[in-house]
Amino acid sequence: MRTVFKYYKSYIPLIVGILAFLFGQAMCELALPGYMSDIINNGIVKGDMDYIWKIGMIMILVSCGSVVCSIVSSYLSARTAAGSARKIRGALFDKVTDFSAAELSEFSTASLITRSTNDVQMVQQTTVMTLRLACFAPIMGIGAVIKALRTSVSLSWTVGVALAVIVVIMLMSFFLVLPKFKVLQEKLDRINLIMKERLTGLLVIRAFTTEKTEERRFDDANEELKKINMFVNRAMSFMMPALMFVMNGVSILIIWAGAHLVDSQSLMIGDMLAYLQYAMHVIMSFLYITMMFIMLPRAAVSMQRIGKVLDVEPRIEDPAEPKTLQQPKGEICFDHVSFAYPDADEKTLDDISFTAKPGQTTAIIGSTGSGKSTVLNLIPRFYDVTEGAVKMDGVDIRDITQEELRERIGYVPQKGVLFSGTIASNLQYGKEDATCDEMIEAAETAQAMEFIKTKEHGLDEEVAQGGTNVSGGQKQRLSIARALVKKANVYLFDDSFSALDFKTDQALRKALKEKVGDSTIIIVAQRINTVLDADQIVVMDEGHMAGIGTHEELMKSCEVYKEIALSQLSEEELERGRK
Ligand SMILES: Nc1ncnc2c1ncn2[C@@H]1O[C@H](COP(=O)(O)OP(=O)(O)OP(=O)(O)O)[C@@H](O)[C@H]1O
Repeated sequence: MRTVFKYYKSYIPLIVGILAFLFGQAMCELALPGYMSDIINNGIVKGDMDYIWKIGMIMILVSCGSVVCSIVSSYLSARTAAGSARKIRGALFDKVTDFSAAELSEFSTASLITRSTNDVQMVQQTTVMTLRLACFAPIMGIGAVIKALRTSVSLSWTVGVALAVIVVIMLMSFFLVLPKFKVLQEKLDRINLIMKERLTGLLVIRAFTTEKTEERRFDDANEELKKINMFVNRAMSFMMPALMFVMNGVSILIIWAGAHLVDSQSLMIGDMLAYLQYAMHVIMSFLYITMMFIMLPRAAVSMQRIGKVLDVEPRIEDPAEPKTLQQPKGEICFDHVSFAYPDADEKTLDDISFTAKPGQTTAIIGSTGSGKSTVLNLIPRFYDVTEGAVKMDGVDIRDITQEELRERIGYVPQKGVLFSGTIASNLQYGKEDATCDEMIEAAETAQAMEFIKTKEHGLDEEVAQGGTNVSGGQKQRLSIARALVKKANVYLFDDSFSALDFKTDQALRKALKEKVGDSTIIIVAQRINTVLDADQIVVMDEGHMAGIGTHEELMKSCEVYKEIALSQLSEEELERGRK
């Protein structure tokens, strides 16, 4: 919670301003019943028109003052709430962008979206309400009590009765509804989760004709959300009429008791009406305060959910005194590296040691789940090693900043990810100021130019959200081009050629050798064809290194490699492939 409050610090001067205007508004509103009492007692009863005009004009001026104060304080409250909400949303976005894969897996994507939108919205609404009502109500309430007591002490029991009844109603709603608010936000998370899964997996759902099952899954969650919403709304809708009943009841009570006092000439009629208004102010203030007691816990739930994200300390941090790479070349060395995923019982990688040199291609091959992608993910520090060290040019990558490290790396993920925009804007993710020539060169190397040329707008062709309007192979080629635009020292290809046909795969590797041959290239692959020409091949088997060497060396010395090779190609094909 404290984490969220700090985003209000810069709004303290505005909040002081809001309090000043609210005080002005309360003073104006509290003055009005007094003037009304004067008009009745000294003007209407005595038939003094001049007096009525004079006090009437003062009342108009005081009312205008109240309106001005109310408008200014509302404007300032809205500004404070919207501004702080913008800051909180920004902080959430920045925080989540800094999350490593380990922290991302702690929260579901759907929950992170609900927290950044719905929860922030809740906090924003409550901020406005708190600034307007929670600050206004005590000033108004205390002022009205003082004025009411000054007007008539003998009627004060009526307000006492009303307040007691209101407290009972509010407490009942409080304990009934409050626990439901937390559940409400959780159900909203669930709805978002199902909705997101459904939308991203729409084609699979259709292909497996599981629309009905999915609809049922969504309906169940939707029904649960409806039930809680209905419960909360029902409790709330009972509360308002009950409170109106109390207010009307107390008005009758005051008029009834006041009439007796007026009859016995111990109270003037104007004072009775003024008292009625003060009593309404007291009750309304009390209502506002109790309403805040219901709203605040709900906002507190949202604040806690936001705070939980903001309080996460990223596991991957920059060193306090970072080293810099002098003349970086991009040599990557795995020095007895072991790694276990957070919360996993067993190691995924065990004692991995190899060096990938600049100017050479290092391929990593192995069966699915053997740990190839995990090896690759340790290089840009998506995860940190559990034992041993990964070094770049002899420096432990944990001793340099993540920015400097990632600056040197061109990474192509297993699943081609594109962002909505144009082909050019996607390539510029690699280098913000990449020129048209640089983009074309990278696209040519990635064998993407031939299909870009077929597009009506070439590099300016629109890419839909998630790259749904390009094929899997085209997406992979654009992802490769994006990495190449960067002109990095190290290129990491995580099974990035799998969607390419053999001819394109071969042409791409040849172009890579020519264009970025000086860099360190590390390729994770499933296909033996992709790794045949590599300068060294690391063979992974259930998290261990089963062998390292060239294709020829491994065919002689590594059973696991030989098995993979022969399962994909015959001996003659392997021979031919080499030539
Ligand atoms: N985020 C994660 N949390 C926990 N375990 C994981 C995570 N990612 C992968 N693993 C596990 O680590 C092991 C190695 O996974 P990895 O993705 O590195 O294999 P891979 O050789 O690249 O497989 P593939 O060729 O199918 O992509 C697998 O058993 C996998 O279940």
